[in-house]
Amino acid sequence: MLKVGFLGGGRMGHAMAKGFIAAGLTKGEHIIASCIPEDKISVESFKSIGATSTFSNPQVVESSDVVIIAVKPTVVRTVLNEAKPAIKDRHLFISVAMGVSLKQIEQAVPKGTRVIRAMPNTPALVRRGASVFVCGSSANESDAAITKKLFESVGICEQVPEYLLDAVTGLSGSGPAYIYVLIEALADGAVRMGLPRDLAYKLAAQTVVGAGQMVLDTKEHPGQLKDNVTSPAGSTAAGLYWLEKCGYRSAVIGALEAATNKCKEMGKSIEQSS
Ligand SMILES: NC(=O)C1=CN([C@@H]2O[C@H](COP(=O)(O)OP(=O)(O)OC[C@H]3O[C@@H](n4cnc5c(N)ncnc54)[C@H](OP(=O)(O)O)[C@@H]3O)[C@@H](O)[C@H]2O)C=CC1
Ligand SMILES: O=C(O)[C@@H]1CCC=N1
Repeated sequence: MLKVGFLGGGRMGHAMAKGFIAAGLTKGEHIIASCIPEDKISVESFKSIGATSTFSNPQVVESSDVVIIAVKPTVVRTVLNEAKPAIKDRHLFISVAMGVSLKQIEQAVPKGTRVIRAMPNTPALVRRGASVFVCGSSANESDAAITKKLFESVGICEQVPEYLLDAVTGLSGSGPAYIYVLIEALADGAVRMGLPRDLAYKLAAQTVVGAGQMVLDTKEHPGQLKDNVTSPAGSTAAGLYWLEKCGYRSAVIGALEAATNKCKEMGKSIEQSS
């Protein structure tokens, strides 16, 4: 079974670990994550899935074949410096850190280390993730295949060129947060109109799931699917008019631009501090 280590056992690391176990790709006993000792939530989250947590980044590398870099972008270099003496030829490194380029990661590990940069999202926890990845200069076809297998076990996964990574981060990496705000707002509106809150969350969440599944399964244009819901002089047209009046589309488009730009800024600031 695959031995997977997480440098950084936070929220994204835990979501992937739990998803990989649920998919049967590995078991808790083959997973190890590094956590800050005071970070009891992270330690407990890995314990709850039968995995080991440690305070030592080199120990994570020593115990694993695939090492997932899941610390915040600003600590990637520090963590790799600590882990470097433990890196051997067998290791495949997969970084999920926002904005950190393949070049920046490859500079921090021994020459020839096989590195992949990926962008997953937290719904990997329930195996409904959306991920992309790009291979580094030493990664081979078998590394790409392992990465695809890992991420496809917890959702969909596409191989893309690296220049798309920041925009992907703005879309599917950050996207769950935009959708949670939408679900909250839908429920708040429904409660305002008299629905009990539990029912409102349930209906709002299932509506998001159902609409997304319609786009994936029917392959129809989202505009056509929208038209199919919108009866002449009906309630949906009234709701859509209000959304457009409040700048719904431009708010979403602007959010993607802001998130993408933040990734680019992060990459630049890491470059400048090296
Ligand atoms: N959350 C998400 O939806 C997504 C996140 N990502 C990427 O995943 C990475 C992690 O994000 P996320 O899980 O949200 O962040 P978290 O802060 O939840 O996780 C990072 C973890 O690393 C720990 N950590 C900090 N310093 C060290 C260290 N020196 N050695 C070992 N562990 C350390 C943190 O501990 P402490 O909290 O005590 O500092 C924390 O538990 C980021 O690079 C992010 O860009 C990518 C896609 C989606
Ligand atoms: O907010 C962040 O920086 C990370 C990257 C994508 C999702 N969460």
